[in-house]
Amino acid sequence: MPPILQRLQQATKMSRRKILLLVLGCSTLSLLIHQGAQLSWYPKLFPLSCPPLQDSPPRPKHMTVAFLKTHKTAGTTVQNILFRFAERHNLTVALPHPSCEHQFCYPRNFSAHFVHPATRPPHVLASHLRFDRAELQRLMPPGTVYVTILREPAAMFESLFSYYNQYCPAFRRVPNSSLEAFLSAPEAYYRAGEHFAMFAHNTLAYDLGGDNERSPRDDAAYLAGLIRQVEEVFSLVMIAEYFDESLVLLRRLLAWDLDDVLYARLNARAASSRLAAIPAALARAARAWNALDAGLYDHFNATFWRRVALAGRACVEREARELREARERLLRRCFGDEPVLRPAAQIRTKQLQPWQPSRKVDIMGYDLPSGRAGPATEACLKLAMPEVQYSSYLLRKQKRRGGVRPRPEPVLDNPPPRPIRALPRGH
Ligand SMILES: Nc1ncnc2c1ncn2[C@@H]1O[C@H](COP(=O)(O)OS(=O)(=O)O)[C@@H](OP(=O)(O)O)[C@H]1O
Repeated sequence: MPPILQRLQQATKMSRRKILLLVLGCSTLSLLIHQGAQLSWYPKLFPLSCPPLQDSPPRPKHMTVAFLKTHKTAGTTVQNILFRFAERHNLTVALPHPSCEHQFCYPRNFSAHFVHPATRPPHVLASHLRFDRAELQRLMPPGTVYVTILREPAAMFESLFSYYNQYCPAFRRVPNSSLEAFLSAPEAYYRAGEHFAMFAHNTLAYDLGGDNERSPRDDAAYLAGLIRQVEEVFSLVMIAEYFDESLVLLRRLLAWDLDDVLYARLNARAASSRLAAIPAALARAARAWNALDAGLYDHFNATFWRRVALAGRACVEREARELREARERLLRRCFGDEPVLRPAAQIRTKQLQPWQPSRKVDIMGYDLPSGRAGPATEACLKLAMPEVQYSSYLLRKQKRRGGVRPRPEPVLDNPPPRPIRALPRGH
């Protein structure tokens, strides 16, 4: 034993074993202190890039956002978040000219001419359109942040097949409205170029401005090019399956508060209108038929998780949990102790009745408890307001703001909802 340790042993009357343990403990502690920055478990558990919410850097909130609302991807819920944010901050929302209905003349390529003049120049845009980079950049102010959302293609296709069953000719030709029948021989039912064909084939690629008839099997370079174009423009591609995590990334990107991204789930089908689970073979067939969408989804799902890792996974999960808790509190405050999604027939508040695409599909919504009035009610009403009513309300409000009668817009006397899309029933 070295003399210094012998002296220590005499002075403290410690056993040789205890002294060795003490030395070992001291050297481990010293190693941790000096090497701490290089130890990989510490930063992973407590990522330095993710300070607690109240310590977020005081960056001003970003006010100009263009959200490409893709179809059947939870886009209505994101749109509602953006509409409410715009109202709270007195921002202008680009809205379609009434001749385009509640979307920017989809499925035509977007043109700035589709935007109602009373809603220009806009800060926020969030209604359905087919993406056209140059036209959007002509409309939106410089510095606009572009965001979109994708959904797993098999789940998305099942939703499209059900929702647009009466409108999309390719779906209407299928006996017994059978998704299995369609996916077992899609070419037998599908005609490229006919009206609303894009709802039956690579809808994501179409909405993003791509050519939905291209196949990555024959032309891998086309998919790579489309991905590159999306990456050049969109600062964030959200993923519907990880909706709360997506909102955490969104609010961080825009320097918004967590409260700014609280939401009620909108445009959801009833359990009776959907497949409880998509069998694996059906999911494979849906992905094979929509191979371009599958390629887009797989790429952006991977980049999404890289973004989450960069922000610090534990941090994103913590914020997502806080968001879920705050959201549950808000839903209870607005819609009663047990807030439930209900079919339109059970919703008494006209402004909250969602549009129904056909008698075969039930789209659910929330209702306000009876006897509610006051400013909190208005906030709750907006939280659950379907796209059609909210777009009409905002258009009337913004027309008034720029026009002759600048009085507050009554939110509780909207006209009855009109169909959400300009879908000719006879087709
Ligand atoms: N928060 C959240 N998380 C996950 N999924 C959600 C969320 N909000 C809505 N949804 C589901 O999104 C589907 C509706 O999508 P959209 O609103 O984009 O449809 S539309 O194109 O505007 O008609 C619809 O899917 P289906 O029910 O499968 O049809 C909704 O249930």
